[in-house]
Amino acid sequence: MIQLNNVTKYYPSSLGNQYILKNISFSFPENRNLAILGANGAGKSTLFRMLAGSEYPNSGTITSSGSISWPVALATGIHPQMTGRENTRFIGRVNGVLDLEEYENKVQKFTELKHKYDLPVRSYSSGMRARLAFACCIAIDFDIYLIDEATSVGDQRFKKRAKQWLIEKSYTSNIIMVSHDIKEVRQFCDSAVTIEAGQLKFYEDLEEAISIYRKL
Ligand SMILES: Nc1ncnc2c1ncn2[C@@H]1O[C@H](COP(=O)(O)OP(=O)(O)OP(=O)(O)O)[C@@H](O)[C@H]1O
Repeated sequence: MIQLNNVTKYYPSSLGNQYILKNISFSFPENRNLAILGANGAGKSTLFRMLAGSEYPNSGTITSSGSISWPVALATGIHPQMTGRENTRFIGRVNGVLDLEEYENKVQKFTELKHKYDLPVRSYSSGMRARLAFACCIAIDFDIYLIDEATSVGDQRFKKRAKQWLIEKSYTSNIIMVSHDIKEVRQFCDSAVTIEAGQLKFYEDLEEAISIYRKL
């Protein structure tokens, strides 16, 4: 379970501190595939970055009893001088993967890089790089997958496969998703958390949350 404990998050600006969350305590319910919904500028991406650990609250803490992926489409952290295989092995080690050989093979298969898997990433196209980063993420069994750009990875064919893999993951693990694409949200999520005026609210019924979101 992800727990926000007295979390305050703001960005300083010439207009004064712009608060996203002010002293919020909130439990993300377990065993749900959650959409984070809210109007433009409500703070969805900021909340998402805090869940991913790439940004910190100004005060308070965020804890989780399960493992959380990095955002599945995030391609930073791939080293250009290393091969696809070497990058995979490194990411596997950092994330405590026990059977590195099995993990490497899985990633190679997912990416369809074939022999290029053993070439330095600097020689890859941006789509190939994105496929590698995506495969490195979903080949690890996380408890929760963070999805913000599910359909942005690689070419049309890979996008379709990536989506299918993520839908399959949503049956065995859980996902937290930020997207304005309601069709996509419906494909992945069963419940939602709305963010509005610095408050978080859980909706068990996704459709109820969507109708609130549309009014925001
Ligand atoms: N790095 C930053 N520095 C300053 N202000 C920021 C920063 N990132 C976000 N903000 C501000 O914080 C608020 C929330 O931004 P955020 O991107 O989290 O909203 P969002 O709900 O994801 O919006 P959208 O639906 O438009 O993507 C906005 O007012 C934005 O201008």
